[in-house]
Amino acid sequence: MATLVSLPSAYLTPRLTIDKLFFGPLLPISTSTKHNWDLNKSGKSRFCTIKSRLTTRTKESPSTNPDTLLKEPHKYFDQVIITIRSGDGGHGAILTMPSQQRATKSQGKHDNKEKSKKKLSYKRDFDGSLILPVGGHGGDVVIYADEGKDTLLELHKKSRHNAKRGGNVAAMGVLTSQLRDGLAAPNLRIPVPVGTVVKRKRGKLLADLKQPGDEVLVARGGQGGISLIEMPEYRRKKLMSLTTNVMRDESDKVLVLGQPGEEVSLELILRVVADVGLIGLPNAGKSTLLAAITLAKPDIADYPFTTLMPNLGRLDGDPDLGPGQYSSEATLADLPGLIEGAHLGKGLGRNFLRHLRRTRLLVHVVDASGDDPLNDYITVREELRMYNPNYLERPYVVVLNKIDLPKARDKLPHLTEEILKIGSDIVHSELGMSSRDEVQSLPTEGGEATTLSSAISVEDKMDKGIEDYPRPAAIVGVSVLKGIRVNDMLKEIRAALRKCRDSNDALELSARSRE
Ligand SMILES: Nc1nc2c(ncn2[C@@H]2O[C@H](COP(=O)(O)OP(=O)(O)OP(=O)(O)O)[C@@H](O)[C@H]2O)c(=O)[nH]1
Repeated sequence: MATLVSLPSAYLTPRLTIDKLFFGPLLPISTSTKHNWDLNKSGKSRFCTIKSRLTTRTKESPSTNPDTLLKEPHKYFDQVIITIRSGDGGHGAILTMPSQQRATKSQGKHDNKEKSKKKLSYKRDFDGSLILPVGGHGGDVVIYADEGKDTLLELHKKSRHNAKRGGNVAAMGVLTSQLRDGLAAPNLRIPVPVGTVVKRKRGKLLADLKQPGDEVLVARGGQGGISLIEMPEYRRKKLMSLTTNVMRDESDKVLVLGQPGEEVSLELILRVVADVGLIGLPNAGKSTLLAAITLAKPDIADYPFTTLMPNLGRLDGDPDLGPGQYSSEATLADLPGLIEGAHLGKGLGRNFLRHLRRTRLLVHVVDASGDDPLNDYITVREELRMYNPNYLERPYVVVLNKIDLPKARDKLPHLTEEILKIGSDIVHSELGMSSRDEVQSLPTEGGEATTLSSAISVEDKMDKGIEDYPRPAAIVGVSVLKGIRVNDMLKEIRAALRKCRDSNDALELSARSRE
């Protein structure tokens, strides 16, 4: 009688195998609930409960608590640890040749003719050997950059992702010409925001998904098992000349099992990709500015820290450029307000400061109607210096906001003069590292990126004061709320952006010529 391979119980309950791998000895054993799975038909410890799985999951990822996520999304939106598992391969089958049964039942010429006809209908390789069906490939896991995603919050809600397993070879134990390979499982594709860095948890960098559609294969699905033909020993030799997939002894049965998928823990870090970063103290008017010049609809209110997560907006091309205006389009990121001590974790802390990394230009918004706007300006520059002095090298435009208020208007000339006094005439590249280098550098374990050159220079730069860094590319007084001088501000931002692009192009050219 034909037999399907008798698999170890772990393989007959593949989900259970996964659970064993995931949770190992942490699984509490219980016989008290309805949701029991039989672990081992012959073993003594038989049951594991669904409840126990949930308990373990909570321990693994505390941030999945929906209440915490709702209350403090800004702490979780840009970083998450997930566990992914690619699908196991489907199993092959152990088959017998139909002739084996028939040979014992019937003899004679007529039967032999039928046998040879059947033989001809099997799938064969170019060398004439039989092709036997294989188990389906387990699903791969792919992470890709999706423009429709803004944050990593969703992944906190679901931190485990399992691809499906490949289908088994559906065989009744006898080789027939109708046998098909097991179905390959679909790939599991996980969308993340553009700008997500994918790393192994506490390990190496796998990918930096900077462009929409960028993707990385993070776990390959298991291969399907092969099928084997089982034969009485006296007939084995003859069949072996026909096909290599002949079972020699019991140990060959493992070849029929699909390979298990890979399980990997990954750390995903979002680094906002924007040309321009808006910085300033809380309430300076950053979100209002973003709403005034782009279609973005950020929350605006007269209390500090209305902005908890970066908001992105798209600045249209400069109409003065005519058909070439598209080259002057830019993305703006409105970042949460900085306060004194932010680099030490005060206010919303330092985490979101890393979102400046991929900007080319900073727009520093100052509330000119404040009691001491010059001091406010210096505070933010100091915070940047303490966090990462490389940010002070980046070209920037100062926007003195709220000039619709007389208090601000009166201060404007003196304030502009004072700000211009702070800073040197040194050009960015002379400081040892271009902004472009920094944009391209990749994060290390600790979060912030370091390249050899920056690691050396950052320490030196820390000793310098903000007056040693470049002056602003421009200072403009505006009221973004009332639309006063907004066009002048746009002109300055675009001019500064153009300069950044030109210098980056020049850098690229000189790098290429050195190659
Ligand atoms: N009078 C006047 N008020 C303004 C102007 N721009 C912004 N405001 C007001 O200032 C307050 C703060 O504005 P936001 O745009 O939320 O400030 P923000 O810098 O994004 O604040 P955070 O989100 O806390 O970082 C709001 O009440 C705005 O209406 C302006 O040009 N003139």
